Amino acid sequence: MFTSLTIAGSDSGGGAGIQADLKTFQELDVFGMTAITAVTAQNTLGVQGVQPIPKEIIASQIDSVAQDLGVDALKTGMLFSSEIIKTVAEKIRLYGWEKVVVDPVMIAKGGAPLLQQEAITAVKELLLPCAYIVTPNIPEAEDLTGVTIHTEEDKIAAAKELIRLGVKNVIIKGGHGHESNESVDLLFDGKDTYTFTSKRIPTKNTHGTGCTFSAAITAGLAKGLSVYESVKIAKSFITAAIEEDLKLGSGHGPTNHWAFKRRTGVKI
Ligand SMILES: Nc1ncnc2c1ncn2[C@@H]1O[C@H](COP(=O)(O)OP(=O)(O)O)[C@@H](O)[C@H]1O
Ligand SMILES: Cc1ncc(COP(=O)(O)O)c(N)n1
Repeated sequence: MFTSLTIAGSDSGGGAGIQADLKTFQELDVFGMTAITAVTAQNTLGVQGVQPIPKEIIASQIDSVAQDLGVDALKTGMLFSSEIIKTVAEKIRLYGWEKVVVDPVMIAKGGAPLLQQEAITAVKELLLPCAYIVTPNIPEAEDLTGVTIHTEEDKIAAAKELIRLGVKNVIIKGGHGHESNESVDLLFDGKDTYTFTSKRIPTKNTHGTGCTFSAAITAGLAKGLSVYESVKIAKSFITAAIEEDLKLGSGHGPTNHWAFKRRTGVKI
């Protein structure tokens, strides 16, 4: 049995955060475990409340999982503050974990901040050097690098800057590139670039797409797949989940975590 840990925030609405990660791990036949960094009161209309968890309890959740169950791969999501980022980075280094996917969550789809503005420095200085893969969306890549992104060349320039900050592989996600009728995710491994393209699905139900995508990559890594293979499966997983959206709630609804397995019908 392969295991994955998600270190992220709870989304009461069930479409993003810890909840999206666990659903994705389960669908990809990986045993999911959690260290919760913050509790959000959230639904498809927005974020109604945020309560960060004390850093000692976050550290203790990570220790509990590490010292008994073992972690084949892990991802981080909403980390909220510099203090939490520091705690998480220290634990990643302590346990020598290498298959680490960092989803640098900053702002919820409805516009609510999920990372304090001053914590961006901690992401760059403490977290990115521990990352095997970082998965920013376009605004996050712009914030982390200062590069304004319009073209594929801009994405490559931003990816190179992230590699300079210590990351091994960068995926710049295309969900926010609204000017195109395709959603193109670009992977840069420090040497070569690869693109993963789907048609842009016309829907507002994209709550949790980034969480789901990075969790699917983490599940692939946990099973021993390469970065390329893990991203390829994650792209199919998220495309199916968006195409067969559940039409829940009246705002940005969740995606369908069952869709990929129902379609493929096979274990990977
Ligand atoms: N409308 C869409 N149609 C197809 N794929 C999408 C769409 N929106 C997002 N995606 C895909 O979902 C994943 C998450 O991307 P994105 O929405 O940019 O991340 P985030 O949730 O972090 O903002 C990527 O693989 C992206 O290509
Ligand atoms: C607890 C939590 N974590 C992350 C997100 C980001 O969601 P998205 O994947 O849509 O960017 C969220 N809305 N809530």
